[in-house]
Amino acid sequence: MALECVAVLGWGDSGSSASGLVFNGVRNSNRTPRKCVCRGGFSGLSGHSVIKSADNQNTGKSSNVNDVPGKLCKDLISLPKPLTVADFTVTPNDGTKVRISFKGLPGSFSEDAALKAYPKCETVPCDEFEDAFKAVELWLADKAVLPIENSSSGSIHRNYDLLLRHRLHIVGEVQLAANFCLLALPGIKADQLKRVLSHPQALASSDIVLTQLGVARENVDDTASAAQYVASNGLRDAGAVASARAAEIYGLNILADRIQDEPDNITRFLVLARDPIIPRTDKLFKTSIVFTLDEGPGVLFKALAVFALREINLTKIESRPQRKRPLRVVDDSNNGTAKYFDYLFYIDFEASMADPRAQNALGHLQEFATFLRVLGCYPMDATL
Ligand SMILES: O=C(O)C(=O)Cc1ccccc1
Repeated sequence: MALECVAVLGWGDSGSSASGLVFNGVRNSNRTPRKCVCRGGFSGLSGHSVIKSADNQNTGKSSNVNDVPGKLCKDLISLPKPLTVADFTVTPNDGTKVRISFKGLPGSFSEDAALKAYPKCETVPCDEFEDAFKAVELWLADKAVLPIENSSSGSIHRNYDLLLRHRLHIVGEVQLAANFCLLALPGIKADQLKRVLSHPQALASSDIVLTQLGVARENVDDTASAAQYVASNGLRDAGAVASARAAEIYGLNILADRIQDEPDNITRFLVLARDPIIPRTDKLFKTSIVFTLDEGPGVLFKALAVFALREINLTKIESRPQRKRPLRVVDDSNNGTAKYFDYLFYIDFEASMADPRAQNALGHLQEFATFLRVLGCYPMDATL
């Protein structure tokens, strides 16, 4: 099935021009949307997902003049209808028909985040973060929802690295207050548990309750995998820290609710898509960028000043070593040769790219940054 490029307004993702707009998008040339069959399955702890893609077969009953030789086809109702403006309207905000990939099994907090952003979406469970990126790139999903930072354990570095390696755009963010529950098989009491399984972050965030119980902790890929493992293996001595939704899906009982040490354990997720969204100024937007700088005193200070000078608030700064160029050799004739780590800087700031202040700040940064890419400009999530 051929795909052709058409105009959809957005930025170039090369970051070569902070204010330069490019046209980029994809439309299906024969009007038949490519059909993807996405099935979420799982087995054991690893949570295997099955994502299958198949070209759409035209299964609808179609008129065919060859069926009735020599006669005109009278079955006009089944003829394809011309496209109208209604065919081009954007998907409703509740996410009807939108497919969202995420890492984990059904019932995981990442799936909760996807459902918070798009309540009626179809979720596409994936084994790994990278699979969730690829599912969007391969048109098996429309968007991916991935955790990027947590209020108690900090940044999820893997996803910062994947954001750079892949070419998806950040089109939204979701803040989720995770409510950790202690789950076990029906009929099992908390004092019968010898071990508790969960995602490392959920176990660390529930330290007080788990210490009181005196149980061993076992890390698994995601909270829902823990619930699924306890349930499918009929483990009577093991519990899981997971969501109330996971309890329902896997048929477990909730022994204790809200077992997190901090009452508010917030995880911030990013929504990624193949195309950027058009930035606006009528509501609060955030912009995420990544850049590199030359070595030298005060270079980071200078980079941050481009925002401070324009009264643009920064909400996040993260640095990651450049994997492909980990060490920079600086030859100083007086002091010999020094080797430094080379860093990528990720910054989120509170301004829309439609705001001239943001355009000027990035134009300014581009004058001395050795690399600059806009990862996305998206509405801020102010809800919890
Ligand atoms: O394991 C899950 O359910 C996830 O989605 C990852 C996670 C774990 C704990 C808090 C938020 C997200």
